[in-house]
Parts: sequence; C-alpha cells; structure tokens
Amino acid sequence: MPAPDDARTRLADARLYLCTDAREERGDLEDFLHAALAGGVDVVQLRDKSLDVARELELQDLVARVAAEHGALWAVNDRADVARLAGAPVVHMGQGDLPVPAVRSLLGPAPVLGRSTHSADQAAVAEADPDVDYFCVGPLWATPTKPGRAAVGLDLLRDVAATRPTTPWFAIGGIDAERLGAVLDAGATRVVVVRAITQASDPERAARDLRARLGTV
Ligand SMILES: Cc1ncc(COP(=O)(O)OP(=O)(O)O)c(N)n1
Ligand SMILES: Cc1ncsc1CCOP(=O)(O)O
Ligand SMILES: [Mg+2]
Repeated sequence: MPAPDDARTRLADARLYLCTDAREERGDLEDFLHAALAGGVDVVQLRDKSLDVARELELQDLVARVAAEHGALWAVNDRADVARLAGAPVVHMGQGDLPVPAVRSLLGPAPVLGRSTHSADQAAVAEADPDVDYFCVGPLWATPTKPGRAAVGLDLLRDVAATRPTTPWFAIGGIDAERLGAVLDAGATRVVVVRAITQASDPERAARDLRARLGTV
C-alpha cells in the first residue's frame, strides 16, 4: 500500500478509473483484474453490490494484491468499515453514503477520499471541501450500471470544467470509446468506466485504448 501522500499524488496523476461489475460469482475476477490493469487502468474499485460484507472484505485482499503487482491504486466503495479493515488507500462515497466528516472521523486523514457529484452545486461543495481528494461528475449518460440516476449531460461537464477545479475530478457514466472524444472535448481529463472495460471482449485492449487516448494531460 502506498504512503498516503504517494496515493494522493498517484490519484492526481490517474486518468483511467475502473469500477468492476459483479463478476466474482463467475469466477474470473482475478484474471479480469490482471487484464484491465495490464491495459493501464490507474485505479480499480471493487463495485459489487451483491457481495455480503464478509466476502467483500476477503476480496479486497485480492484486489490489493493484483493492484500492487501492476503498480495501481485500489479503492473501496461505500463501506468505511471495509476500507479501514482492508487498509484501502482510496475510499469512494456517494451523496447517499456516509458524509465526508463521518468518513474522516472513522478513517482519519490517510485514505484518499472520493465523492460522487450530480450537479454544479455538489461539485462546488466537493471542490471546496479540503477533506475531498477527488470527485466524480455524472452520470453523463443514463446507464444500466447506475439505475435510477438521471443523466446530467455534457453541459454539466462543461460547466464544471469551466470552474477549473483544483481538486482532481473524473467524468463518469456511459463513457465508452465512441463517446470519449466528446467527454474530452467538454473538458474532462479523467474518466471512470464500468462497461467499457467489463463488457469488452478483450478488457486489456479496451483499457489500453482508452488509456492511450487519455494520455497524461
Ligand atoms: C469512482 C466512482 N465514482 C462514482 C461512483 C458512484 O458512487 P455512488 O453514487 O455512491 O453509487 P454506487 O457506486 O455506490 O452505486 C463510484 N462508486 N465510484
Ligand atoms: C457507479 C456510477 N455512478 C454514476 S454512473 C455509474 C456507473 C457507470 O457505469 P458505465 O461506465 O458502465 O456506464
Ligand atoms: Mg455509493
């Protein structure tokens, strides 16, 4: 696990963040992680709402080990208890999850803390909060991976980009190779994807293609 400040630097340098799907039950999670990370994914998050908490905690060891082999960061979603027990370098909380002060109260200053945002106001709050290390803006397009969450559209991305946040931020929701150009044109430099890699016939190649287009800018 990287030292906290190292993790913050690496998060700021990250361009491609992958949330996994519920593939553990298919038995190919480890192979998939190796492929995606070999393709250049910078941050990987186990996002599987079907897992009970004990199994999720077990699987974080696998995620941590594979991420370390590839020099990538790994993140825990939603669960501060799991993040603490697993020693996660990154934890992600949505608007309906634990509030930022509660997460810091439980986990202290060490983990990189990310926040979901769905409006300009929420993005501004995240940007102004010194305890938020990165935030995500989306879903840009409606996506089956986040049912019930309305699309925010590229206009919000443009609006957020225009505020020139100093906090690293990512675009999320419905992003794939075809739409990536529009996302970059709207001002994002970092993206989070699920299906663009999890549903690719060749996840390593899909990750490599996305990462190459994201570059280092
Ligand atoms: C990196 C990243 N960005 C956004 C989310 C979404 O979080 P949330 O809005 O809490 O929704 P769930 O993923 O918990 O369903 C995320 N998980 N990761
Ligand atoms: C977790 C989450 N939060 C906003 S959109 C989303 C899912 C994005 O999935 P996909 O990249 O498959 O559209
Ligand atoms: Mg959440």
